[in-house]
Amino acid sequence: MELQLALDLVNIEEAKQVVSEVQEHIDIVEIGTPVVINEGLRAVKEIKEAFPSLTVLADLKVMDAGGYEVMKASEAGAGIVTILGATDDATIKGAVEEGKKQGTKILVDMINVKDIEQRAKEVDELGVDYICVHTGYDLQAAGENSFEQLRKIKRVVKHAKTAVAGGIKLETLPEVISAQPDLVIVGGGITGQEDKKSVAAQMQKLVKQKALV
Ligand SMILES: O=C(CO)[C@H](O)[C@H](O)COP(=O)(O)O
Repeated sequence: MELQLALDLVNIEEAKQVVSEVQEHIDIVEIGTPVVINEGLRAVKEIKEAFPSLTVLADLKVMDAGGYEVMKASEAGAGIVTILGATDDATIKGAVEEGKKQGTKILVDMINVKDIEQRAKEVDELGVDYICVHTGYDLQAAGENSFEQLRKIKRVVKHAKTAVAGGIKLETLPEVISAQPDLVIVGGGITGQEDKKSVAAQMQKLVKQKALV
């Protein structure tokens, strides 16, 4: 099980500062969608250059032109790129094909997919690397989370790794881990804390224990 730090509400310099504080406790650093919107793929490039041993995920949430977007993010240094599960199979196939050429993994974000079990089965057959259940900020504000969705996709996904994102905090991490995802994605649960390093270290410990129920 791996831990991914999501950086959403920072500029490039702030991102570097946060990553330097917690780098030894995370496996993957996500350049979040708002950062890419504000700073472009330069953010992916600069973080990869500054922290070459970390895998950088570009949270592009691709909805079209899968192959092209994966190519550009890979050139910037991304090791993982996100594609939306709600898009059509052609976009996901294009992303997977380009990902294979570039050595870049594809994470399908299932945000706002209605029949999550059915779509997870379909996406799994397209050869993606990760399938991620995700409660976005707007639904988090309405009190929702993705724990039940994670259990649902775990029942049907045969090939891809599973991931979970959306409002995960140190207190809720044990419940998340009990559903055994391969990847846990945490943004505000680390970046919103005073002592980010300590929280990331505690999360890493729980994630690496894995078998915790
Ligand atoms: O992709 C995102 C929002 O669309 C976030 O990166 C993801 O939800 C993780 O952040 P947080 O733990 O703060 O919810």
